[in-house]
Amino acid sequence: MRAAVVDVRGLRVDLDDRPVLHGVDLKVVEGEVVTLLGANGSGKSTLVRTTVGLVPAAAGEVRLFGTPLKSFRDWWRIGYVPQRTTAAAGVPATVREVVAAGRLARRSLFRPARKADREAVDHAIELVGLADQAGRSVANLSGGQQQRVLIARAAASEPDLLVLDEPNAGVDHRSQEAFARALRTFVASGRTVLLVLHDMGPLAPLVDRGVVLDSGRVVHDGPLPTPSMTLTGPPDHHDDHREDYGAGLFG
Ligand SMILES: Nc1ncnc2c1ncn2[C@@H]1O[C@H](COP(=O)(O)OP(=O)(O)OP(=O)(O)O)[C@@H](O)[C@H]1O
Repeated sequence: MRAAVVDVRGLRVDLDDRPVLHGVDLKVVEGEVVTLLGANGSGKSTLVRTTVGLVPAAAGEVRLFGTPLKSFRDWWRIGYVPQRTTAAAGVPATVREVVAAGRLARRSLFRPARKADREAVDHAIELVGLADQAGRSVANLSGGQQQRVLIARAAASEPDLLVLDEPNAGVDHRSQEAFARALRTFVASGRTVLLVLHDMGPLAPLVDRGVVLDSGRVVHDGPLPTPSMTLTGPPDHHDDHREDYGAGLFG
């Protein structure tokens, strides 16, 4: 049996004293690609943010690679790309500099970069199809290319688990295709991916399992759900994101 990389049990999270996740279970084993789906505000980002230790749990347990979150130290094993961030943030850094920053988790700050570090950075940039842009300032790239820079930064530490929150949101089709190729290479080496998606796009063939959240609860965990399963909420629950999802996966 493959080892659990992410093991979340009975997770409750409160934000602003309001329960946002109510007893969520989520298991992702080595080599799996699992996607979190669900309507806007159903708790997907909160679940990934709690899983990587950015949001405290009110109850329940999170284990990463078999270790309880509070004792977990091997953060280089996890590459996390948050939702809707920009790589530019007013800093005129080049693609290579931003990606190299992701390598710091692998080495101490004051040890000079070694050949292996430089190669890992080159490899991560190639992985996302930006080798010809490596010397450019990220501020001059498109939103989709900036998103790929952040994915390369997460990949530069050669993590065993990639956690991506809506990597394709607002990203042009070409960048989505480049990202799908990068992800295929990443999973071909037996590594694990947990990602939040609204629109499967070119990623659908890579995904092993879908977990659907509704109002902070898991309502489906298994093969990618059919449109009827994702659209069965009460009429007043129907919203744009559900339509996005159905259209992206089956349109
Ligand atoms: N910092 C916060 N403080 C208070 N409430 C929050 C905070 N962040 C999120 N929430 C609330 O928690 C609930 C879940 O939000 P979350 O962002 O996890 O959902 P989501 O499924 O990722 O949504 P989206 O698809 O819009 O990204 C929502 O009701 C949201 O309003």
